[in-house]
Parts: sequence; C-alpha cells; structure tokens
Amino acid sequence: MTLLQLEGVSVRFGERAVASALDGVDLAVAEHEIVCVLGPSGSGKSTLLRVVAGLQPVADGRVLLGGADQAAVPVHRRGVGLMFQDHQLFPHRDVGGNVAFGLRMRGASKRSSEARVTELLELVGLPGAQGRAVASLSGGEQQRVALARALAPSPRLLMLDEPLGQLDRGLRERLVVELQGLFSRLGTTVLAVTHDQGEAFALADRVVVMRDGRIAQAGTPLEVWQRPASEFVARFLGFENVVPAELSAGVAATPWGKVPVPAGSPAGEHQVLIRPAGVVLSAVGLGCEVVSRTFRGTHVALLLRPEVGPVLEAECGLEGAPAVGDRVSVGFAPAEVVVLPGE
Ligand SMILES: Nc1ncnc2c1ncn2[C@@H]1O[C@H](COP(=O)(O)OP(=O)(O)OP(=O)(O)O)[C@@H](O)[C@H]1O
Repeated sequence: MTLLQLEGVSVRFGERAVASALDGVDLAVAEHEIVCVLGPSGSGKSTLLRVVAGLQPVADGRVLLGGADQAAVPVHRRGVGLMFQDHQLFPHRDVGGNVAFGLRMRGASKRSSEARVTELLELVGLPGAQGRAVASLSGGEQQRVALARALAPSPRLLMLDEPLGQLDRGLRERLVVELQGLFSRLGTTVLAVTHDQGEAFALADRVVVMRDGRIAQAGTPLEVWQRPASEFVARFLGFENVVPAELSAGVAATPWGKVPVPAGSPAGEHQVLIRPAGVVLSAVGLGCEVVSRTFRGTHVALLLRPEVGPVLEAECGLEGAPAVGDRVSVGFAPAEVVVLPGE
C-alpha cells in the first residue's frame, strides 16, 4: 500500500525565481519501502524532505500521507520522524533525555517513556547508555542515539537527510548494513537523502536520482545501475565511457571504432555507455596506452589512452594486470554496452 504520495509537487524560492527547487515531482513510497534520493548538490533533495515534513510550503501539487492530503496538517501532526546530517542532539541532556525528547513532548508518562528508551537503545546497539553524556559519545554512537530519538515516537515515515554524512567510510559501511537490518525488522518506511551513491545503493529498495528539481530516474538499485536512463544519470553514477554513436545492425560506430551493441538496440544516433567491465583486454583490437591503474580489491581499474577517441575506463583481473605505460589492445563486450535513451 502507498504510504507517501507526491503529486506534481513544485517549490519555488523567491517570486522571480526562474528555476524551481522542485519542479512537478511525482513520487510514491510504499509502506515498508526504503527509498533513497540521490543527486548532485542543489538538485532539490533536502527540499523534497522538507516538503514532506511540512517545513516547506509547496507552490503546486499535493503531498498525501496514508491517502490524506497534508496541506493543512502541521509538522508535529504528520507522524514523520526526521534525522538530519548533524544529528542535532541536545548537548545538555544525557542520552536517555535525548531519546525520550519526542515521547515526553507527546505526553508520554515518565514510566512508559523510560521503557521505550530502554528498548530503543537496545535496538540501536547502545544498551544501558541512558546516563551517558552526549559529549562522551563517538560520532557513530551519536548517530545511533539520533536514530533512536527519531524512531522513539514510532513515526509512520522516517526521513533521513545525509544520515551517515559525517562518519568515516568504514563506519558508514557498517552502519548501512545495520540500518538495513533494523529497518527491515521494524518494517519502517524510509525516505532518505544522500549524495553518496554507495550508501544509497546499499540501503535502498528503490533509488530516485534527481536533477534540477526533477526526477531523472527512479528504479531498483540494480535497474538504475544496469540501465541508466540518460547520460546525466550514467555520469552521475561515475561512468565515464559515454559517447555519441551511430547505430545500425547491432553495431555502434563510436569514436573508438565499431562497438557491438545488445540485440534489439534501436538504430540511429544515440549516446552509448560502455561500462568499464565491457572494455576487455584482448590480443587484437583498439590499441591503447595504460595511463593509470588502481587496485580495487576484486579487480584492477585501468585508464587507457586509445589511438583514437577519448580516454577509456576499463577493468581487468588482478592476475596479469598491465602496468602504467604498457601498450595493450581492447575489444568490447556487448553485454556491458547500454544505448542511452535521449534526455
Ligand atoms: N531557503 C532557500 N532560499 C532560496 N533558495 C533555496 C533555499 N533552499 C534551497 N534553495 C535552492 O533550491 C535548490 C534546491 O536546494 P536543496 O537544498 O533542496 O538541494 P540539495 O539537493 O539538498 O543540495 P545539497 O546536496 O547541497 O544539500 C537549490 O538551487 C538551492 O539553492
């Protein structure tokens, strides 16, 4: 069932603003779904969260929660939990006081609120931390307390704005896994905003990529990764091998020469993406010089300067990876070639 629905939501800042911070956004989030909104700085991600929370009025469109229009519903009655990047814990309250804050505000008794705090601190992996001072917590622990505080009133929708933004990479990767487990156990519906695609892809059931206040693509992480909907999305995901090409009869004429494309690809002029895994070292093919190579754990990422065309990103196995300055030749694997729809 749909929990959150945005219908043609637009937000404009300033009367004469030419561009909209949000421009006719349609989005539905199902109950128990985890949706991550991704996009470059200024694409409207935070504005989207603020609209849903009721912190930002809309110029056009509607926000529905559980089917009910929220236009006249104030922030504290929407039943949404918010957790921001800087987690804004109250420095003068202890951990228990921070987690209990929303409960006491809603009129919970001291006893029921204490029981809930105990439960939540156990849930986020900080059992018995009630009496600790906020200043004595590590960044990761503060993050857990902020999460416990947001979850305490059992919001029907939990919204996270760059939830792991300030933590170091290792901790982030661990917390993403924990969060995912926690949300799936609790059946929490989550709308999260992040600029970190790794985080979004690890956490989300569905990712939404934004550009200039509009949704550029929405889909499962696998769908978006395998079939970026445009050059913008492909480049945002970090793919660099995107070129214009003329397609006919299963072959694309590209600046790198002829590249086989998947069966059923359209003919005519299109942008073509070749994922690095599709640029394969081979005995014959396009001659290239190795410009750089980076060890990535499971493979080696290569940057190649071909005889013709722009630089090419390639991947190869750890065994026998060429060195910088080596001359190699490459072929192309059609399974890793994506013909991008026009923008
Ligand atoms: N209070 C405001 N007044 C005027 N313009 C604003 C205001 N808040 C946001 N904007 C503009 O609206 C657009 C969207 O901003 P928003 O903060 O939603 O982007 P974002 O994707 O969350 O960016 P970031 O990743 O940098 O946080 C930007 O162009 C921004 O400058």
